[in-house]
Parts: sequence; structure tokens; C-alpha cells
Amino acid sequence: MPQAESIFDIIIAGGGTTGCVIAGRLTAADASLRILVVETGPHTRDDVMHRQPARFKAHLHPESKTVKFNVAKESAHVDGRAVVVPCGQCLGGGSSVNFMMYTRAAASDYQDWETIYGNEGWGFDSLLPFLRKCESYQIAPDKDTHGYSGPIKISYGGVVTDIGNEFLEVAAQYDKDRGSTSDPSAFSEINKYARWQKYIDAKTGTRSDVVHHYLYNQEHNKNLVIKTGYIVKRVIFENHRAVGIEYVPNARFHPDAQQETIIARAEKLVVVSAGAFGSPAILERSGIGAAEVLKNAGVSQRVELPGVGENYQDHQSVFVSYHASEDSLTLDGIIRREPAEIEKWSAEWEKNGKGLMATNGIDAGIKFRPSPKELTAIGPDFTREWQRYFVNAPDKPVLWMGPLALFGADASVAPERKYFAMVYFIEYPESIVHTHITSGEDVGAPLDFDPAFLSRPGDLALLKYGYKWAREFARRLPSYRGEYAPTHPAFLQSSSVACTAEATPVAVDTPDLEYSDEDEKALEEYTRKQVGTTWHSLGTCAMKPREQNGVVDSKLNVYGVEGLKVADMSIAPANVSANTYSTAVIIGEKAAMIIAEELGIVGV
Ligand SMILES: Cc1cc2nc3c(=O)[nH]c(=O)nc-3n(C[C@H](O)[C@H](O)[C@H](O)COP(=O)(O)OP(=O)(O)OC[C@H]3O[C@@H](n4cnc5c(N)ncnc54)[C@H](O)[C@@H]3O)c2cc1C
Repeated sequence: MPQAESIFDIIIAGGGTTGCVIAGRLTAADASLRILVVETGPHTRDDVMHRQPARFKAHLHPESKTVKFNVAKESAHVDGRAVVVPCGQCLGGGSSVNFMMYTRAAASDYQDWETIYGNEGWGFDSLLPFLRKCESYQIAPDKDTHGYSGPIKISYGGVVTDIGNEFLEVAAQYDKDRGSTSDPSAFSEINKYARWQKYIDAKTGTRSDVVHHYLYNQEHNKNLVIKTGYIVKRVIFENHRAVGIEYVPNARFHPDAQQETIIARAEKLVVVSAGAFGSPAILERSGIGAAEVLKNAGVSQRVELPGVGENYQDHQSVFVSYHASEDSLTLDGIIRREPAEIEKWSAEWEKNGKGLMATNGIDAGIKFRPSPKELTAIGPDFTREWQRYFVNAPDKPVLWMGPLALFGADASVAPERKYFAMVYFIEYPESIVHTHITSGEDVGAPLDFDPAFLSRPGDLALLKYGYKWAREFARRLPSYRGEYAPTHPAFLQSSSVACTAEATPVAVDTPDLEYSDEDEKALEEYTRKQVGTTWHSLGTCAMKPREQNGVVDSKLNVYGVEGLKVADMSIAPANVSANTYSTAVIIGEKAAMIIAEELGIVGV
């Protein structure tokens, strides 16, 4: 039997990045609005594991309760592996567990949302005010595209590591033509090396998540109700109007609760904001989706909307670990949870918000566009894609590449020493696939999820190039002490490019390594074994015309019903060349404005 109903004006299903922004903005503007936020995961309030930036990797530990591990189908393209794609699962969502890299999309990405996908009000000029509104840019004053009074603080963090500095010094000599920029997220220039910016408050050294900056500061409002540890099962309708939700306790956080359905009613609006995996799942359990998917999951169909759960995209990455000199400043001790390191850096963080606890160790990088020579080196498999997508879009990069001052994979398997990692990810992968429910009743049932990583040869060609290019930087860094072989290709020991476990840096003008056909094969095999998510899932409830498999219109209304919107990264109709937190926040800011206009709320 369902529990007694409670009544709200607006229900937000999912308390992640976009959901917290919407709830926070609306409740701050009109405290009389009765708002319910239902979040699957736990609270994160004042928890050092979320507040201290350097703890970010702990959330990816297999026992983590703050991310959900979405397991894909096994695929031959990735050496028979089942790729795992974690997403945030706590109040604050991805913003509370992410790597805090501050990167903004290309202006043309948002322009495409308007011009190619027909979403009036979502072009770059319309979104720039929201990009300013959400942030306080602590790095430099008076920059046109940045904001200075928003909730989210942007800085370089509490310390800049040697690894980042060395990368920029090497870049200035090794790749003189590209040059550097003081702001890779100003929408003015890409393909230049830069000191990397972070979602960290320079004054306090804390993570700039959404929940502490938009929502917890509104908790005094008794009309704002936040339920954590509850899973939204489905939206409920009267005729074709959404009038509420059904939700159930998440046994992981409420082990003693009776596992019965609770109903909450929404008199004005239901907003689904459960992320690229959660939002399509809620719609499908509510009978909105493709006939075949719903039939297989035992759900009776309400609206035929075949785009639900389709158009799934991510940015595929590879993290390659290198040995670093023992005097390098790296996060390895904190990541390995060494008590002395945690104590030392926590003390400094408590005192002045500085030091290693106040950084993510990602201090430099580049959004890369290839020169004609580099395009030839990447090879013909990518050239077709270059001609189709990039050649006439000069602000779109093909890869991000940069160093991390820490071990790049599961640190528990590596010998205890200092490391750095080189990371490269594809900005617009060609593989675009799906995530669907397999059960209409069991909210814990595995998803039918296939990200199809490396199913397209252009993606493979880019990642192979990324390894070679990043390696040239790595071996030139003064802190370089060799390669941690288990995270490198299995080149033959007789090969001229074989990995070296203990080594010293080469001179900057040393010729680049040359890879034989056999080496190329080892590199392909390696890339298939290593490629993984960049945790940037998006696109599964795409905002585009219904006849083009769209799920929501440009006011975020789900086609075919009333009173129901989706707002989070799932609405992105196409990929963005950036880590996706920035886009998730501005979708929240824009959604709050749309809702305020429709409901006559002022002051958002
Ligand atoms: C490990 C990791 C590292 C990342 N690193 C970076 C980075 O360095 N820089 C950057 O810009 N971006 C980064 N990102 C990406 C960025 O954080 C996300 O794109 C963004 O937070 C997504 O926002 P969202 O609102 O779409 O979804 P989310 O923030 O994931 O929010 C969805 C919320 O809905 C909840 N939910 C799901 N289903 C249900 C349900 N049925 N009922 C109730 N609640 C539900 C989830 O628990 C979650 O809290 C990273 C993400 C992760 C996971």
C-alpha cells in the first residue's frame, strides 16, 4: 500500500548538479514555494570527503556510496571488457564527487544547440549571462565572459604542483608554435597551453559544489523539503498531466525502512533531474519511451518517444602513469590514505585553505587541434571525421591533454612511490549509443547500456595519437623517472619504443619516438584494454524536435505530456568540448529562469 501523500508545488526528482541549482534558485526567489527534492544518495553537508578537493578519487573506490557504477555490456571493441561508467549519487550529484576541472564548452557547441537542433534561447549569446551568473572568477578581475558574484568559485586551488609547471615549461620549448593562454575557458582561443583552472574556492580551499553553494544555504526555508536516500520510481499522471511521483527508500541508506512506495503530489510541476542515466530511466518507468524498450521492461506505454535513452555520449579517456622523482609534490600519499599525509595536509587546509588538500593536482593542459602534419600523423581514419565535423568549426578541439600530479589508476595496486599521469580524452567521440531500463518495477535492475567505446576507427586513431603525443611531454619533464609499465602498451623489449621503468628525463630537443607497425598494434591493443569513461555522460533525453528523436522542447517540456520537464546533462542534444559540470550548472540556471517565467516567480 502506498504511504499517505504529501503535497508540493514543485517536485525535483534527483538532487544532483542541475537539480540543486534549480531548487536553490527557486526557493531563494520565493520562499513560499513548496519544493520537494528527492535524491537517491546521501547528504554531503560539511563532509571533508566532499569539502577537501584532494579527496576526489575516494569517491571512485569500489565500496563508494557516493557514486553509482553503471556497468555496460561486454564489448569486443574494448577487449571484451564491460566498461563501468560511474556517475554522482549523493546530494550535489557529480558536483560533489567530480575532479573539479573548470572547463567551458566551445561557443559553437551552444550555437549548434540553437541553430542545428532548433532550440531558441540556447545559443551562446543567450547562455553567456548564465555562464557569468553562476560563478565568482577569483583568478583575474574584469574579464568579459566571467562572473564575479555567483555562488561557484573558480581559482587555481591551494597550490600549483611542479608537474604542472614543468609541463608548461616543456611545452614552451617543445611546441613553440602553439603558445600559451592565460584563460583556456574565455571562448576566445583554444589549441594553446594553459595553467588549468579549478572549481575550488581560493579563500577556503573547499570544493565549489552546487549543494553547499545553492541548496544548504537555503535549508532554513521550511517549505524546502529534501529527502535523501530515496529512489524516484516513476512520475504519476492524471490524464496526460504529471501530478506527482512515486518513490521508494534506497535500502542502502534506509535499511530498516519498510520497502513501500511513497507518493508525493506536485500541484505545479515535476522536474526530472536524475542525470544522463537516471532521467531516461524514470521516464521509461513512467511509460514514456520506445514501444519495444517499454514492452521488454514490462511497462505499459503512455507516450511513444523513441529518443528516450538514445543519443548517449561521453568523452573517452586514457590515464597513463609515470614514475615521478621522490621530491615531487604529488597527491599519491593522500590518495593512498596515508595517515601522516592526510594529517599534515588537513592541518594546513584547516589553517588557511591552502596546500595539497586544496587541489586536484591538475595544473596544466591543452585543448588540442591538429596541424596538417599532425593530422597526417593521426591518420586517415580520423581525417574523414575532421572534414565532416571540425574543419569549419575553428573553436572545436579534438582532444584534451595534460598531466595529473598523482597515479592515474587504482592506486592500491601500484607500489608506494611518487607518480604522475598523462591524460588525454576525445572531445567529440563518434560513438553515440544508448541506456535503457530492463525492468519497470525493479529500480535496481541493471541497465541495458552500451557506450560502444572505440566502435569507430576515428576515435581509436585519436587516442593512439594521444598516447604518443602525451608520452613525448612526459619523458621531457624534469620530474620524470620512467614508466609504470602496467599502464603502458606491451611494446616488445626489443622495440626502440619499449617502456623503461627507471629513467631520467630526455633533453627537450630529443627527436620524437618512432613507432613500427608492430608497436602500432601493441598501442591499439593497449588502447582497447585501457580506454575508459571521462564521467561526462550526456544526451539521453535530448532537447531537439520530436521528429528528430527529441525528448524535450526548448522549454524543457517532455513531448506528449504536460507539467513535466527534464533538466540535467541528459538534455544536451550534442556533445560539448569540455568537462561537463559547467554545462550542467547553466542548464540549471536556465531551467530555473524558464520555470520562474512560466510560474510568475520573480527574482530568480
Ligand atoms: C567522477 C566524476 C568526475 C568528474 N570530473 C569532472 C570535472 O573535473 N570537471 C567537470 O566539469 N565535470 C566533471 N564531471 C562531470 C560533471 O560532474 C557532471 O557532468 C555533472 O555533475 C552532471 O550533472 P547532472 O545534473 O546532469 O547529473 P548528476 O549531477 O549526476 O545528478 C543526478 C542526480 O540524480 C540522482 N538520481 C538518479 N536517479 C535517481 C532516482 N531514480 N531518484 C532520485 N535520484 C536519482 C543521482 O543520485 C544524482 O545525484 C565528473 C563527473 C564524475 C562522476
